[in-house]
Amino acid sequence: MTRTGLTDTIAAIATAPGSAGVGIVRISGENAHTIADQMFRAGRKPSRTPAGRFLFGQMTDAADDMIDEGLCLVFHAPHSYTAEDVIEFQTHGSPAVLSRVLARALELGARPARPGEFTLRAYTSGRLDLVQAEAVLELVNAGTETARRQGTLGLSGALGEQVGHISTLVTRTLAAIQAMLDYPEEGVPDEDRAQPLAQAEARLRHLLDTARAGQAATRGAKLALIGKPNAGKSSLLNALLGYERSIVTATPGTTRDYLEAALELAGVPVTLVDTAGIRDTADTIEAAGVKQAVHLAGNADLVLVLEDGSQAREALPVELPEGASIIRVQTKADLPAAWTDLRAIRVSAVTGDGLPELRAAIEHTLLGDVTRGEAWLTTERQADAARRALTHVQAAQSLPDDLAGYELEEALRALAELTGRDVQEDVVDAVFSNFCVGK
Ligand SMILES: Nc1nc2c(c(=O)[nH]1)N(C=O)[C@@H](CNc1ccc(C(=O)N[C@@H](CCC(=O)O)C(=O)O)cc1)CN2
Ligand SMILES: Nc1nc2c(ncn2[C@@H]2O[C@H](COP(=O)(O)OP(=O)(O)OP(=O)(O)O)[C@@H](O)[C@H]2O)c(=O)[nH]1
Ligand SMILES: [Mg+2]
Repeated sequence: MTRTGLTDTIAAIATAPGSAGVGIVRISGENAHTIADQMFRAGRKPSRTPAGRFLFGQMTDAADDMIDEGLCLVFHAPHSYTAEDVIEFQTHGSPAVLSRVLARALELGARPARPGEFTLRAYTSGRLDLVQAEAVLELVNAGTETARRQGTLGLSGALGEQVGHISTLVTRTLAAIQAMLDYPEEGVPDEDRAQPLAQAEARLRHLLDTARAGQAATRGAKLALIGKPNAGKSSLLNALLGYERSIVTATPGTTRDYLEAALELAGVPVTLVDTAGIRDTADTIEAAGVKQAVHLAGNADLVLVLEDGSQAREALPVELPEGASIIRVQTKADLPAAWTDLRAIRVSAVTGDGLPELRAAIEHTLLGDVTRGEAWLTTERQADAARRALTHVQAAQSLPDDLAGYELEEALRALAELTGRDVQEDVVDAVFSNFCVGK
């Protein structure tokens, strides 16, 4: 790689700001070992320590006074996180100690690492692909169990493998088409072209489903409860939460302002939004609440449309946002039903009947046919590349051979971008700019 400044030696505090039991200063690059030799006093020199060993000793300053007592881990290129020579000082974890140890390394010629620069070096050296680097970021930031699991799956290379399968299918078709163009008299059986492409398309579609799930899992999802006054929205919100968050009364128009509550469903952080019952009203306060409810439905990832199952059905006096994901809920299932609609899930907030079915439907809408054990696309960058690959694969299927070949080459390029094998420098910079210093 010809990126500037990649062989110089970088240093940073790798542990979180603040006090902790232990803190780590990490140094990577060609001078890492000589810097360590000058600032670590122990039985032997770090540069002469075999791979996989650590030394116990003292970090020292320019006057050879002790800064702290601690451990020095020695990694030899290419067997390290960055694939360069790496030194780690594990110190007592106070900001005072860590900043002095870092300052000493800088004094001896290291420069401060930029955000994500250690992982950038792992990527540049080929030890990690871009998807794996993004997975490292996910693991560092993982706030939920799902995010953690997806981080490990991404890091394991499972996603890269999936993308590799798709590339193979496209490459195989491209080869068949090229043979056809070169030796038209031989002819290429149609299934050599159509089948792999159909498979590639199906796999890409599935990957894009995982992207939706991934986004839901990392960003969370907003779920609005909408319906006429007294439909049972606040009661259902409370039933889903398992505690009394929202006020419930027999008076229609009880909920006026909207109200949010957090809940985790299938590993997805969900924000439930209770809203004012929608009806035409002369009350200005209530009317404002109704307007807000319609607006909230438009911004939600999923809208639960509630209708009182014990009362005659009546259309809502507003249009629901087009294209929004909707689940229809027939409430008050413990009372005699006044109507039937097979598309609606019957639920009782009083007895809890239908709640498991409703939860399952919500999970299915949020996650699709995606399973939790498979690797998902977890960033918008990945999803964008997969979307472009899909567009080209689709286009190729309805074009004559010479033009189809061009589309397939474009598809392969998009797939290579996905894993980071063929990617613009600004895209790489954008990925690593999200990291913290020391990672
Ligand atoms: N102290 C410490 N803990 C850490 C890290 C670290 O850099 N330092 N990591 C980082 O952020 C993560 C672990 N990731 C790592 C990945 C590869 C190598 C490494 O040295 N790989 C070599 C040698 C492997 C071996 O000896 O078997 C290699 O791949 O060749 C180190 C850490 C999490 N925990
Ligand atoms: N039997 C029965 N009654 C219910 C059920 N859910 C709600 N109710 C009753 O229906 C009435 C209205 O319930 P809410 O949950 O306040 O309805 P809402 O849709 O939030 O109403 P607004 O806030 O006025 O828009 C209350 O008297 C509830 O006790 C249910 O599952 N079964
Ligand atoms: Mg209410």
